Amino acid sequence: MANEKKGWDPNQLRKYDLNLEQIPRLDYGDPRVDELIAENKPVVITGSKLVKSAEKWDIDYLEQHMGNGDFTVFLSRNHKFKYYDEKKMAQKSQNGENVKGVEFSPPTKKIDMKLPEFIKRLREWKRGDERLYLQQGLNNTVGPAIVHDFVHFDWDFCNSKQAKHHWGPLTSNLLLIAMEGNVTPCHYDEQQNLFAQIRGYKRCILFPPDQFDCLYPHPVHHPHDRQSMVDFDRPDYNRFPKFKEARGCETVIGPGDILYIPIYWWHHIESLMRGGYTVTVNFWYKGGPNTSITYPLKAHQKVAVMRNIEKMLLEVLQDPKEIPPLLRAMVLGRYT
Ligand SMILES: O=C(O)C(=O)C[C@H](CCCc1ccccc1)C(=O)O
Ligand SMILES: [Zn+2]
Repeated sequence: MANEKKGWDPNQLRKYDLNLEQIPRLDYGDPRVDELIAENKPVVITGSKLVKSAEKWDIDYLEQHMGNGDFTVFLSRNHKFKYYDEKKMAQKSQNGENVKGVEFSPPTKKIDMKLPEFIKRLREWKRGDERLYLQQGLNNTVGPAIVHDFVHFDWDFCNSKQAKHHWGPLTSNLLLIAMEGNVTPCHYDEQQNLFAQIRGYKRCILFPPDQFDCLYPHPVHHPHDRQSMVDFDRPDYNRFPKFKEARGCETVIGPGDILYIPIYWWHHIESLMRGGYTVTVNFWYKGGPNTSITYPLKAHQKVAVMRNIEKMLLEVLQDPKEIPPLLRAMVLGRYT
């Protein structure tokens, strides 16, 4: 009985060497929802109508109503779609030539694709083919019916969360259409996120910001800034020994579920294997105004401090290679 109700089976989850608690699932009317959001803790909010107007967004409907604009689609030769910042790819030194040693080969290809072509390739996909992941900001160029559905999201619900928890402005809604089995590897964003699942099931693994030292983010100036260097499929415990100590939480969300992903919380997202394609819309909000700083600093504030130090060091040293020796000279034997 449980499986029929649940809509998925544990054998659809990828296996990782992690011990994970469950993220609480609470009805949208439960007062504990706002208690957890106020503490910047994740919670799955069930029963809301936030994206009810989009519950019919299957690929046939989207093909009909998504207009004929171009959509951003990522292609990957494996199941992972590790995000990279294009602006950080060509690290130019003062006189403009490529800074040596910062050779970076993007793990995915980004292309513009019409929706019918994306859907055709989704339908015809065979093992061994490149995987696709559509990731497109929703704007007024999508078809009128989609705009109509978008306008009929339950904006009171998310506006009230934004106001009650003093979040900044809504910056974007990302439409995500993933193939079954696609993975977005572990990373953090500097935005509050209401992650609204529309079709299919996604497994979300989250870690609090204080696990920074177990998840080994790339350097801030690296294109993979904010992404963990640890390959969850094959963790390299010699390079990343503290990954063994990582303590996270997880959930599987389905149609109508909203996962609150707190700002700076690490998250790994996978579309269940053999679960068909998934459709998600996220709601990214800027973090609220930094209220008066109180001590001791919170973990996410220390992450912001470390980011600022890395940015300042690159600014003054210019060559990224000079940063490690300077930090070692400063800390080893002195602060250890
Ligand atoms: O909503 C979120 O924050 C997610 O991570 C959702 C994730 C795709 C996000 C891709 C991405 C990652 C970093 C910067 C810009 C875009 C998924 O659902 O696969
Ligand atoms: Zn994210």
